[in-house]
Amino acid sequence: MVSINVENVGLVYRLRQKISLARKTPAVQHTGGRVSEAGGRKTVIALEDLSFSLEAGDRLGLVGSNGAGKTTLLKVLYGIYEPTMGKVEMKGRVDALFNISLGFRKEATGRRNIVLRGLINGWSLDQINDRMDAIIEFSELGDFIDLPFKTYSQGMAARLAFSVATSLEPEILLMDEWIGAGDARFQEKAKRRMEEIAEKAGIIVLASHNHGLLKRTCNKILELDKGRLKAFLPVDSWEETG
Ligand SMILES: Nc1ncnc2c1ncn2[C@@H]1O[C@H](COP(=O)(O)OP(=O)(O)OP(=O)(O)O)[C@@H](O)[C@H]1O
Repeated sequence: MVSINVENVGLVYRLRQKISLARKTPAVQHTGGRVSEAGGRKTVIALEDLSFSLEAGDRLGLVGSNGAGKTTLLKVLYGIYEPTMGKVEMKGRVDALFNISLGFRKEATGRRNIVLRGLINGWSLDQINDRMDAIIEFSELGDFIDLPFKTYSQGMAARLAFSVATSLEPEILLMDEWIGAGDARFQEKAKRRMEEIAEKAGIIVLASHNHGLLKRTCNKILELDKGRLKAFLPVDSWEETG
């Protein structure tokens, strides 16, 4: 059974430079984690004592101001960073969409990029060809599918990235803000596809500043404030207070 369990997780970025923090910044800090200095080294506490769990069917919206720790948390869940403290248990096949153009060849066509992404994900050429038409249809890129990726607008790139990633039948899908790059109609389609993934006993975690998108797409909200958990609640309760 697919699940995510995060227990007392902390993540500290240790910087190489030795910079003095002797002078206090006068302005009130609304963004970022907490900067501190230990042994002459600067560190940023990006996540602190974070605990929550998700089960099959959950679509979690991650919110918080700039630098609150959303991307860091996604990277910890994906296994890019080991938590400095606590533990993360992920049960299920994890796919991530952090950056639209990540893994796409700029000079290759959309169609060729679908093949390359499929191969990277371990599909056979037959499996890729079987899914090709459905992926292209979902992306609605039409004739652009045979033009180089570099000719795509941000939203078009987002459409292709989303169509491919969600066709990989992920059990856990981690996504950063960029999904908002799609237009309203595509977002509606994307929402339905995310519901389908969640209905097939999957989990989706989506970080965004677009509260409308999260309210339409998610069933739970986790709010971070300077790396700490501020709220973890059903989206309906957040709609009342958020
Ligand atoms: N590679 C890094 N080295 C040092 N500090 C980092 C690094 N990446 C992020 N941080 C710091 O960690 C904290 C959390 O950053 P993160 O990118 O997770 O925030 P976020 O909530 O995704 O922000 P945004 O909404 O602006 O995308 C910030 O204080 C940021 O400065």
